[in-house]
Amino acid sequence: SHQLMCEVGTGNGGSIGGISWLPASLSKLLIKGGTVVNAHRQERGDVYVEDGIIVAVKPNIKVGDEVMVLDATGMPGGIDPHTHLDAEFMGTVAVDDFFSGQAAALAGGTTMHIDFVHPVNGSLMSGFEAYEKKASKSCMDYGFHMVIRHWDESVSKEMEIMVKENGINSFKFFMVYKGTFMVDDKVLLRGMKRCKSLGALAMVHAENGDAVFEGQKRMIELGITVPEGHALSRPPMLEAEATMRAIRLASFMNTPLYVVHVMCIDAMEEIAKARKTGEPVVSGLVLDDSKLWDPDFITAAKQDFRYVMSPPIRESGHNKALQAALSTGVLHLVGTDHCTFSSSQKAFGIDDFRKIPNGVNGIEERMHLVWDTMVESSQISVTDYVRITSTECARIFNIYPRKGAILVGSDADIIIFNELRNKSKISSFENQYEFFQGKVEVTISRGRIVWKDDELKVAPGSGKYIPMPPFGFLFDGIEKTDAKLISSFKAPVHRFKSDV
Ligand SMILES: NC(=O)NCCC(=O)O
Ligand SMILES: [Zn+2]
Repeated sequence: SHQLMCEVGTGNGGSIGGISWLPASLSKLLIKGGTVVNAHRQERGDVYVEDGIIVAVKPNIKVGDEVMVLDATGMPGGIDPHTHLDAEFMGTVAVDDFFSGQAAALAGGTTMHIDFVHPVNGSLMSGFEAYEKKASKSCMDYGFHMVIRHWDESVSKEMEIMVKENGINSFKFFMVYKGTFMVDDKVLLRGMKRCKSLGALAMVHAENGDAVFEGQKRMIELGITVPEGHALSRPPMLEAEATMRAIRLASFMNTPLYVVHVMCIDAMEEIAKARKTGEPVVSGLVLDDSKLWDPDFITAAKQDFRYVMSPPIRESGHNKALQAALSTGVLHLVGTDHCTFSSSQKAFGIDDFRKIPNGVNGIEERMHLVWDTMVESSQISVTDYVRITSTECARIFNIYPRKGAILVGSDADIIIFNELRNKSKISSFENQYEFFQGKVEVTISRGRIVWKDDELKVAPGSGKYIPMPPFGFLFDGIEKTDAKLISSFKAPVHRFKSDV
């Protein structure tokens, strides 16, 4: 059992929007008597933390009385690579903001997330500033990806500023949401080329937007306005087509590619062939579309809307295949795409599924769901669990080993995992709560105990922006393969003019 021996508090607590917190414990901290679990190995040992940084990892560390001591096994806090907090989307704004969403994350053992900044009036800088404002109430560390929605010289210039001055090393392209976010292949190619030159990772939401638009029209013409029309209008083949196209285009440009929310076997198999990076999300790993077809209207009306995200949650079988792909390393890390709407927002689509704001939850549940689905079922080891929930994300986005590891010099983002407690009332994963096998008992962020005894111990504003430098490991060797490609052209052929 894990004992909390003593605690030192600072400052005052408070409450915002029904979420209350106690002061964070800021002091020297020793986690002792347990196992230290990292992606590269687990070992018996203690972890000693000062000023938020891990200063020693070894057995039998001795400390004085002033040090807070936790008797426990620790692993790195989770990093969620894919969230949409306070996001403006489909004519409304997601209900979880940078405080409520992060509070949920900390309660679930996630200590950092990466959110998506959208440009404002075409300007990346204005978008960045708007998100700085949204994130000013943060209580957890966070980074930003940037969405590219159109192409011109100023976007190209601002991408450079984002990378060199604003700590962004990834740009996302939506291949769907025709009329709002969607970009065509021309923009995608130019964006990929620019990403490559800046050492930034190109990311795609891969669905064929023109075909989805047609699929939606077809449903409406058939009189299918109900939520299952959402899934029927955008089948796996459209996700697979866009995934394949993005992969081929990235290979043509010889630049890395990260495919967000891989939801079906067909798309996963494209990634398997191509050795690009694939991110499943907990909804796709754990759920299936059965709720979308519930014959009971009340259940349907309540549940369906909650299950509406894009790409859609697929029929049973896809989830198991995605789990298998994760366990064999075909897919690499798990996100959530946390993008939550209230029941009344979801009800915008009561007469037309196209108006249901797309998105599901997961930021609080991710660590537990992955534990239960992958570790408890013996599909992966505990070290693999750390890799796919934390370390791989830190490596891909080039903040390892500051984040994603319990190593000397790393930020002390550590969780103590035991059995689950959950308080959410609305969730896509509702039916599973009482069956969770694990629980995040204590969450430590930069050396502070921020979640313990079901209490949040952080104030808004205490979260830190984590800049992410360009040219992460996915860029290793690219110049060589570029040079090899160019030399393989055997062109231009040096011809001479023959005498006539
Ligand atoms: N996925 C989804 O349905 N909502 C969030 C926006 C996006 O990632 O496409
Ligand atoms: Zn998406």
